Amino acid sequence: MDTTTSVTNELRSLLSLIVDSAAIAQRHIPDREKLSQGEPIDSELRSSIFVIEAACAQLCSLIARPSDALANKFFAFYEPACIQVVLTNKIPDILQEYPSGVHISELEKRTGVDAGKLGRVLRLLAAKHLFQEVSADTFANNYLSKYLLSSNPMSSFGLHITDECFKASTNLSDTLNDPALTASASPADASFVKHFKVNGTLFDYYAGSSPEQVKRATQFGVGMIGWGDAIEANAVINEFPWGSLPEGTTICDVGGGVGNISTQLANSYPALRLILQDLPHQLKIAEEEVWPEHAPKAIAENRIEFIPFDFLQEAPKLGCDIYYVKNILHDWADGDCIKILKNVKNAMGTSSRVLVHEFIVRPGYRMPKEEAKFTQAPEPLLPNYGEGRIRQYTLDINMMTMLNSKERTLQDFIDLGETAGLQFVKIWEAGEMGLVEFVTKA
Ligand SMILES: C[S@@+](CC[C@H](N)C(=O)[O-])C[C@H]1O[C@@H](n2cnc3c(N)ncnc32)[C@H](O)[C@@H]1O
Repeated sequence: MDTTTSVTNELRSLLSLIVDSAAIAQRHIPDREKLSQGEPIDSELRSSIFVIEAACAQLCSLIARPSDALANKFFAFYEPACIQVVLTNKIPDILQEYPSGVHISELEKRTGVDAGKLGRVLRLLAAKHLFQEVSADTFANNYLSKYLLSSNPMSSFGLHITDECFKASTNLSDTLNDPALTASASPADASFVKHFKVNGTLFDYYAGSSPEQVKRATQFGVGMIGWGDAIEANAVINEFPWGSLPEGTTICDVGGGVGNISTQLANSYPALRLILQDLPHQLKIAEEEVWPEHAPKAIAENRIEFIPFDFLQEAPKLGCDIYYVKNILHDWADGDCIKILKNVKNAMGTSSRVLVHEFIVRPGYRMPKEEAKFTQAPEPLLPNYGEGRIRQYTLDINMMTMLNSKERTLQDFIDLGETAGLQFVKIWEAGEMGLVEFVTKA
């Protein structure tokens, strides 16, 4: 096939994917408000969004002039730079007071930022569909920017990413090219540490007491709620068959923090018995504040136990039916992950299962359907959905930048499990993340 025919065919196929997926998205337009409230999303709609984002990006890269496409990629960093300006000055909150728009002179009065410069920042963002420019030098919120009010955890997440993560990323190339640092897996050698000249790691920095450290640690903590919403971490509540587990099934939430997921499990599935395990300071907040507010019935009915522990040093509670390990392994280098998994294995009975809940980084090449253990995008899209599911790769690079840790492929998880004495069973897809199921090796 000559190049003209193959490009024409690809273009036609992409357009038809966009048209078909847009028809699905159109049926869900009445649910649009729900999408901005963090409610679980219909899986048909989710797939159509993945396809539209992937196909539009692929279409643009197919037809744009290479120099245009490349210049846009080089300059992409100005978008987060401008977002940091508007979030720092709570511009979405101010715009919310003026539904038909506010002049930049008023924004200068309220923030102290030069009106002309702030207007240019807002104009760039409006051109990227964040805010709208309603008349001369007059701006208003739109569907997206309304989601950035300072009361929304997404605003904290935006500040975390556009502040310390963005600044740390400017050091990534230097860190990777430094022979003394390039192969290090130590969090104390991460680009973040080098950029901010921190003594220790990101988490040592957040534990510090200067006003800037406290502000950034708070943004990070609250921002994680926004991130969980962005990647639909709670899709696991509806998309794993918890409801068909026998009455009294015990679920140990290993390193479960304050119980973000286990409170939801307790509320949705009263037949389950939950055990929350984490470091003592997290469990104190869980037991005294979070569970009494978010899952009081589980406490009253004695369906939750709080057991402090150190997952690097000791096993969790013995003989639970399921050990649920969410967003733990991506914080740690392979050696520590193996220690954590071995400790879990030491607690397991013969019928116990482990569910590792993480992004599962997908390869960019297409596999024969019978070999791929997860859904691949329809052709001619990249099999990993490219831009449609780009967050798995951006988070991976973010973990590298901030902690020298990583997101992992399915094979990485299988290998870690194998070394820890666990046998891979299957992968469950849940939203953008996946659950890797293991049992103990015979
Ligand atoms: C990224 S958070 C994930 C929390 C929770 N699984 C979730 O996804 O919401 C990592 C958790 O690991 C816990 N953690 C870190 N080091 C630990 C250790 N040595 N023993 C037990 N928990 C630890 C932290 O306190 C934190 O709650």
